[in-house]
Amino acid sequence: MLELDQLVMDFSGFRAVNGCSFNVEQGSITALIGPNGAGKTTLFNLIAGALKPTGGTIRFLGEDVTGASSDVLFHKGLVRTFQIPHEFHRLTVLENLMMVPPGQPGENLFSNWLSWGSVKRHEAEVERKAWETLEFLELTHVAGQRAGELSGGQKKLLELGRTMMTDAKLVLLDEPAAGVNRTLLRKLEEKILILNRERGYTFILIEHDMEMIEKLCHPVVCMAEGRVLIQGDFQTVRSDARVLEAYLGETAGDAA
Ligand SMILES: Nc1ncnc2c1ncn2[C@@H]1O[C@H](COP(=O)(O)OP(=O)(O)OP(=O)(O)O)[C@@H](O)[C@H]1O
Repeated sequence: MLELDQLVMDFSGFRAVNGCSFNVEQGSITALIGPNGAGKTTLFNLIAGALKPTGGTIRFLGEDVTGASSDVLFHKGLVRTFQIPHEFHRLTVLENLMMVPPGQPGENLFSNWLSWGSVKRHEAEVERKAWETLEFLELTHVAGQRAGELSGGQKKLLELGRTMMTDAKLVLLDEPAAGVNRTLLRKLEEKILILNRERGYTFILIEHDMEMIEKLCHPVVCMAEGRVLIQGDFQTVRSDARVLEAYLGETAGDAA
């Protein structure tokens, strides 16, 4: 589904991503792990179109999308969750879902805006979909609450919900477990799994929570110093000496 080939990203002389290559299979949940400064966020920015790579290529669904903007990628079904924008904090949870840009991936953005009747139909469809999303995420009880008043975990669920409003194919999740209490974390994991298994979403997660990674992710890709160190199943990656060294700054023998 996604093919990264020798990606490079330089920031005024500093090479943050240094020849990264790996593939993401359709239907997988891939974890991107690595110590601080490994280049994970920069790689996400490249995949999501927020940065243009200095070198290398990105192919999505067989098409070369290297350097394509996040807007173009969004309409192809490649979506990254972002924190709810500050100015959306005063809007209700339902409104936050309904504010997701109109147009589904692959659709003509303006096809729904030809007549007043179609505008109303479109609005009704968006609202129906927003309620369906709230039900799926078990957030109907906070539909009328301001987004800024939600708990950290509820905000993460809402971010996932905003992604669901787009019928995304490949979703990039940036540290979904960060700041989420254990109970909501279980719910978030369960929803990600359902979206993956039953609705066909493919995910890439940057995550530090090893429990979540073990439960959800295959494969696990570990980066260090801008490169892919190793990829494979959770157990293989976790017990690899190079990974321990990268995280601990010492050899596996020293760490034991
Ligand atoms: N815009 C930028 N300008 C200059 N250097 C940058 C820029 N963005 C990232 N870097 C550098 O690139 C390296 C990789 O950063 P990146 O944020 O991608 O790492 P990360 O793996 O996501 O780390 P963390 O887990 O701490 O978030 C770091 O050394 C960082 O300082």
